[in-house]
Amino acid sequence: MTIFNRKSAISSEQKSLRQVGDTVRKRLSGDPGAYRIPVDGLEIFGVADFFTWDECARLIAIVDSVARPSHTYKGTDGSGRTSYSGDVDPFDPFVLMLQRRIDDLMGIDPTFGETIQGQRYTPGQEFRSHYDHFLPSQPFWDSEQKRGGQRSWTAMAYLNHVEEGGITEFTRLDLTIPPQPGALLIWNNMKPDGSPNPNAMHAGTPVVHGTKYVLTRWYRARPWS
Ligand SMILES: O=C(O)CCC(=O)C(=O)O
Ligand SMILES: [Fe+2]
Repeated sequence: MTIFNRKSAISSEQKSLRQVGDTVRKRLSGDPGAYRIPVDGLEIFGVADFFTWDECARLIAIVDSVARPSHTYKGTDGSGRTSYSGDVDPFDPFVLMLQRRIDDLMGIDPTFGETIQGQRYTPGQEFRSHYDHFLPSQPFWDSEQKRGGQRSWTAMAYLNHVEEGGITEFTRLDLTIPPQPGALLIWNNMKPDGSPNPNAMHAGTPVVHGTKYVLTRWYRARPWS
């Protein structure tokens, strides 16, 4: 019985992840501002100048005000991420305005999105190779099932120029993306069929010179709480 329930829960979630995948793919493919990065085995898009210089400057100040030493995920593994991070205030009208812009670009119901997280890396800091999506072997898998389930798409904005290092690297693909101020990078952590995509593994390589600021919005299979 337990096995049956678990199986059926997973397959309905996969269906929902497939639908979210279809919606966003259709939406971005029809948007002349969204560029599909030509790489096999991962759905990934870039939008240049998604945020203005002024918006980036304001967002950097916001990240500075919320950034604390990162835990990879609720403190379960402190080894992966050495940057400082924090949730931005989801009720701040400026943040809400930008969040609506991201949600509208994606075409995902805003309730599926987690609170936007800001992140700051100084020299030597990095986010080692990881998945944004969850694995059934992780201790928080069951509790996350009740909070919107699996993560689908990631939308990540670069807020500034980094003098050296701090590139985003998709470690299983020959794909590296250097920070570009105001640009939004969007990828599907699932395959088009709604199952986890191993090719979505990525890292933020160590910053060598300068400081790197990013914002991340993760979306779920169902409304997040
Ligand atoms: O900083 C980066 O380039 C990657 C950040 C990241 O992987 C994340 O926020 O999930
Ligand atoms: Fe990530």
